Amino acid sequence: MWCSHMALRRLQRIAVAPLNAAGGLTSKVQREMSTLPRVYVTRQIPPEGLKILKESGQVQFELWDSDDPVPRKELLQKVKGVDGLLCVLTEKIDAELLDAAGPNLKVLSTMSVGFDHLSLEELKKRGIRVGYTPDVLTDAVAELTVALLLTTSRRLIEATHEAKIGGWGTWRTLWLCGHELANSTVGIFGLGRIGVAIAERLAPFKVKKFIYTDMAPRPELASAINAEFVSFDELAKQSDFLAVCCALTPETKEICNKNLFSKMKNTSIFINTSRGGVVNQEDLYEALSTGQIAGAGLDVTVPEPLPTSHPLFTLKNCVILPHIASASYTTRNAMSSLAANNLLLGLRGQPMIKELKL
Ligand SMILES: O=C(O)C(=O)CO
Repeated sequence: MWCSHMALRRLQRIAVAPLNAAGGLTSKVQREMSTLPRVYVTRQIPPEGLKILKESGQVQFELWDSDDPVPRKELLQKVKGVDGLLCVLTEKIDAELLDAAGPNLKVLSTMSVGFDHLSLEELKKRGIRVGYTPDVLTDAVAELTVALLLTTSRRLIEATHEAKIGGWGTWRTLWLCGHELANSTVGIFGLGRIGVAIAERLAPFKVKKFIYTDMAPRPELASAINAEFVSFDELAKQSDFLAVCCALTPETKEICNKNLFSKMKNTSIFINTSRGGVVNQEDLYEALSTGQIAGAGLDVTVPEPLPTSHPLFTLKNCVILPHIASASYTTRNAMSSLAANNLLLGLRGQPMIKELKL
């Protein structure tokens, strides 16, 4: 199915391809284009990735040209017969979708580091290769996590609100007091690149100790931040700030529940920038509303968007962001470029820059 190097060079010139008398592409060029692999892109992606796809001359692609998700019914139609699919994290890639796509589908590229929206088993069964976008978003996510942690622990949302609504009276000794990082113990649940990057950024705030837990100790990563491996229970008990950085898997689903919260200090701050599914939100509400823990900062929830009527929105000690950890222009463009390049490499049968081992 893949075209020769010569054909490829010709196709890369399609932008300046000869036009027929009616101003359309000549039938030769049309024929060449129709032999190119077909790709469906499920969302408007940032310009750098789009440019790579357009200028590659290697694929004919259709794009769901919207900032909102493609309706499922439409998606099931659009993927019929495609060779490649570029998706974002809101698309559930499961057996139904893969069946709808059919046997041509060889490559899936997701513009995300998380892959809990993909049924890896179904992809593996069908021999579909999968690209994803780790590393390029580490800095942006770590930065936002620190911002969310400070916003939550120093009660910035409450403070700006009070200032705006006239709640700012005289300077008061304990008004709007929060918790500081200096001399604290910071716990990381799930130590990967992002956890390390968060700790690196927090260290200059004079954190006393970093601790972490994971499936197993990760000495190379931990040594970079001088973090001690502890049990899940110890993580809960010792952390003044607990940052969740793990992937959502069957093992981590709702692992942050009353068992965890009941062991935490009532001065502790809980931060989640991974996936909402790792938290039992009813238990978190209980822990926050009864003062079991001091506060929570969430960039991710279940569902997304979280309905405005959700009880968590009623709590002053819960800061909720709309899943923006990776939302910087640089990072989102880097994610879209990487997703586009993964897709093109996969379709050429070459190793992707970042490929999931299935
Ligand atoms: O890439 C991901 O998995 C995200 O959650 C985007 O921030």
